[in-house]
Amino acid sequence: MAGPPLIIWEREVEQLLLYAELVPRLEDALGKFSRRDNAEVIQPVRTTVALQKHNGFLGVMPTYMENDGLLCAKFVCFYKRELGSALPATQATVVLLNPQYGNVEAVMDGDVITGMRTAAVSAVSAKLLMRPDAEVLAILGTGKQALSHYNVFTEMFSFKEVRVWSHRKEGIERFRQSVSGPVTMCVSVEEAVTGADVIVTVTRCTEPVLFGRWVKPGAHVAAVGACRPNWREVDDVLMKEAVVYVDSRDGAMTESGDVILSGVEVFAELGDVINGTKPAHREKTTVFKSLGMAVEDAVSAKLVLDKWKHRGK
Ligand SMILES: NC(=O)C1=CN([C@@H]2O[C@H](COP(=O)(O)OP(=O)(O)OC[C@H]3O[C@@H](n4cnc5c(N)ncnc54)[C@H](O)[C@@H]3O)[C@@H](O)[C@H]2O)C=CC1
Ligand SMILES: O=C(O)C1=NCCCC1
Repeated sequence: MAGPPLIIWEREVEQLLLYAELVPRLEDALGKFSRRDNAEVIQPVRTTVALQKHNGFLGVMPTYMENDGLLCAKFVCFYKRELGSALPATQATVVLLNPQYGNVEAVMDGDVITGMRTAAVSAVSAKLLMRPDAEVLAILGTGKQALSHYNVFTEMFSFKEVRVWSHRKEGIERFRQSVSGPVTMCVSVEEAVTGADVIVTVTRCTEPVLFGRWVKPGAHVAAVGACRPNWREVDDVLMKEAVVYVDSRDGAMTESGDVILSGVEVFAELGDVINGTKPAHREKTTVFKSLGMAVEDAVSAKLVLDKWKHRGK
């Protein structure tokens, strides 16, 4: 008889997860996902249940990675919050199961995992798709994802300037106080993105906030918000000008308003670039449309569990 599951919560996950260890595991998982080998990865498109009364959704994200012995599911609620609402945009829990017996081995806070793995995958997209001489990073939004993106992008790259925009002045001030490095505070999106080499969109908006006419040719955009088929974060001009990469083609064609409503063709998955089966068009304007994948949560949770088991040793 298996014992009760381990419960590993936010502070411990925060202490155990490091980008330097997470990034290579995520690259490996993205590559495996894109090979479409059932022994490596089974990951259906996330199931979403509308929480109509609360203007939100429950997303259920299972995956089985046979060769890695990983069976995992994340439960993530995400909401269309009122402008200025202090309630979180997402809340997540990750469950790791034993694939042979089916018992739950660990239940983990999923908020830190979601923040870190999403930002780390965006950083992988930038590593593969931004121009090698990139100097200016612009982040649109100042919430949880903005913070994790700032942390991993400044850890992995040496930008000369990081600009930040939020629709609220207090948001930018709070953000500036929570990061350890310098930021340029911008009063408009146009000011933040003009001339930027890399742009990260991490807002809760459901209408375009980033317009192609402001984006420098050859820039790389990691578009992280707008994860519903009728939500937008970037406009048609940008989507049509850019070479579009995604984490999962099926996910993007089901969930991304920016992909579906602009009618663009997805060029490749990030995993295809990692596997060397599709080129990285660094010289062109590129958009990486991120929706989030269960394999990212699974390898992150496994890393947390392994480190938890070996803590203090
Ligand atoms: N692609 C992925 O894997 C994931 C995507 N997300 C999405 O990323 C986005 C950001 O998530 P969090 O940072 O956790 O949210 P958050 O609530 O912590 O921050 C959201 C930011 O958007 C700003 N904002 C809110 N409404 C806005 C509007 N109408 N126009 C412009 N800015 C607005 C807020 O001021 C705040 O700066 C959400 O859309 C969320 O659903 C979250 C997790 C994973
Ligand atoms: O992958 C995730 O986790 C999420 N993706 C889209 C919206 C909220 C959480």
